Amino acid sequence: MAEAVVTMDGWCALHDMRSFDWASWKVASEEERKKAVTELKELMDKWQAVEDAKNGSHAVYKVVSTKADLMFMFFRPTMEELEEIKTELNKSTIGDYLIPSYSYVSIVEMTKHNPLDDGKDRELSPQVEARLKPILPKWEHACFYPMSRRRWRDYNWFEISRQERTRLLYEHGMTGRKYAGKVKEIITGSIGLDEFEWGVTLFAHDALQFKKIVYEMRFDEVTAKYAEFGDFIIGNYLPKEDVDKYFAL
Ligand code: VOV
Repeated sequence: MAEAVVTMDGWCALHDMRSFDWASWKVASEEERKKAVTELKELMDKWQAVEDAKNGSHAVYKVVSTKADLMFMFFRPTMEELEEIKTELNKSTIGDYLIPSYSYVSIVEMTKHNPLDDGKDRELSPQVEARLKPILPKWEHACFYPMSRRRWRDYNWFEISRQERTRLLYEHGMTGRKYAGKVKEIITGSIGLDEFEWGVTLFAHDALQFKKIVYEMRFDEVTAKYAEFGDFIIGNYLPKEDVDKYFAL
């Protein structure tokens, strides 16, 4: 039997994709629309106050495809807080127009396995802690997708040795490091929480870099042999200052 991975776990994450009911929005009164936008901006202020106190993080992205219109990302210490944020958004006036289209629940994860595999496990340090409780970079573009490792007869990730997994992830990390400053990644684990095994959240200043990194990684042994992917969602950053413009008719 292969040795199980031991993880260090951080904030809980909710990726909440919503389609916007533009048809209803267009026939809503100006007063109603004003109220809805004001309330959303107030919620964004509230989320920002939590982030400023380093008790969580959030970001809102405008989705490019028609899979959704908006992608809300919330990171919080507990699942209770995530559920409360979702319900508060639903109860707000804008919530009447936000139709759930997809969502993903996961927890920020790092393995204890040292990539150098020198026998010493990674310990909880301020650097590790910062990665487990990430403040989302408000970069121009975000890309989210879930993925799993294969459990095929000849390519079963959960059957190979710890040394082999470490070797493969080390190689993966080396490819990732080439994109330092261009792509920032947050890996969240979702085994037992959602349909796939990990959520991959990437940020970039130039969306082309998502294509470049994912393409290059397809040739890494760990991806070529063991990766399965879900749907990709690409978004453009929506800061609070641009909320009025986004909802204006
Ligand atoms: C900026 C790019 C970047 C960098 C630097 C990077 C580095 C690393 C390191 C060092 C480690 C090991 C973590 C640990 O805790 O030991 C990981 C882990 C992981 N990654 Fe990654 N990844 C990147 C980027 C990156 C991308 C683009 C993808 C998706 C494409 C692909 O083809 O997979 C990905 C996936 C993952 C996954 C699913 C895991 C968990 C794997 C598991 O099976 O456990 N990742 N990743």
